[in-house]
Amino acid sequence: MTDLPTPPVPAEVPALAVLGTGTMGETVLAGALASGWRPDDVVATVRRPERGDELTARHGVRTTRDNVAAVRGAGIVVVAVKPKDVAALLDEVHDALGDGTVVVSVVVGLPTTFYEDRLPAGTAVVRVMPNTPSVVGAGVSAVSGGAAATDDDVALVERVLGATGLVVRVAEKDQDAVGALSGSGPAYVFYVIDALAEAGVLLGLTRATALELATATVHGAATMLRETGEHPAIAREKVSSPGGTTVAALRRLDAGGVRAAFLDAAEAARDRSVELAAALAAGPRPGSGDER
Ligand SMILES: NC(=O)C1=CN([C@@H]2O[C@H](COP(=O)(O)OP(=O)(O)OC[C@H]3O[C@@H](n4cnc5c(N)ncnc54)[C@H](OP(=O)(O)O)[C@@H]3O)[C@@H](O)[C@H]2O)C=CC1
Ligand SMILES: O=C(O)[C@@H]1CCC=N1
Repeated sequence: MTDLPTPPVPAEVPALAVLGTGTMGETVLAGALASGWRPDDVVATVRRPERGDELTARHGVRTTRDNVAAVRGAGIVVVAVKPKDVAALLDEVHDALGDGTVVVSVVVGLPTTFYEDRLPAGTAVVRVMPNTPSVVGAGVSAVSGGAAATDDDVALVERVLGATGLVVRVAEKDQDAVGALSGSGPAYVFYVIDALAEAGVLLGLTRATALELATATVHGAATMLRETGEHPAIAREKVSSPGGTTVAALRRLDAGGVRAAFLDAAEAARDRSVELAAALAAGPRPGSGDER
């Protein structure tokens, strides 16, 4: 795990509990530490003690398997378990949540109402869709407040995420689309990098050189768009000389239906997000895949 930037001077911050500290829970935790939370302000829950030891060694935070103990005294509670585990977790911690605690969900699909229906009346819930590049401070997180979340509650969550990269507010109705684009998006880009590297190997480059070139090319292209503000179609045209090599290659991508495949892929992710939430609101059906 790569270190995030040095934290600013810590101000008074509410204690933070991360419930279910796997890939995304650890990312949020590391982001909070980089945003000014001290290790003493943070507790992380795990199912396996060895995972707890790993997190303590890496981040200096307390870890426990006891979700109820973790939420006692926490001003911010981050739910970072898989969708199928959320309902049981909320039942478990329901009575231990303090007044004014902000509950943050990074769980794909589940709307803030899923939490509001299961937690004490008036609980502030903030839905976040982060992505894994947050671990190196290059993430994107989209944030939406639920019915009882105030502007200050949302701003507090934005502060937790501040060191993880770009943080944007979106309407909650857009969160399934955001998940399909930037939440799952790193996987699409890793897929592209892997495929590009494979292409280099096909053309005789060593695997190490091919992967280095592919990764640096994607990084460079994305950085260039961010820094110049240029539209990708214009940037693409500038690479494509008349009668040259790039236009010959792009013709093959068009013939392979690559653009349509990206649209289909995002639609499938969005539909799965909606489907998961609907299934879990009704209770998972064993063997249906809803329990993932
Ligand atoms: N990975 C990603 O790119 C993104 C994930 N998300 C969302 O983040 C959430 C977590 O995903 P991800 O981090 O990938 O999954 P992980 O499996 O890596 O993390 C979930 C963690 O929760 C632990 N856990 C499960 N139940 C409990 C419990 N009752 N008490 C304490 N810990 C528990 C698991 O422990 P154990 O491993 O021992 O079972 C695991 O470490 C999901 O809801 C997902 O939708 C959102 C955006 C991006
Ligand atoms: O695949 C998933 O379900 C999670 C949500 C967004 C990215 N990964």
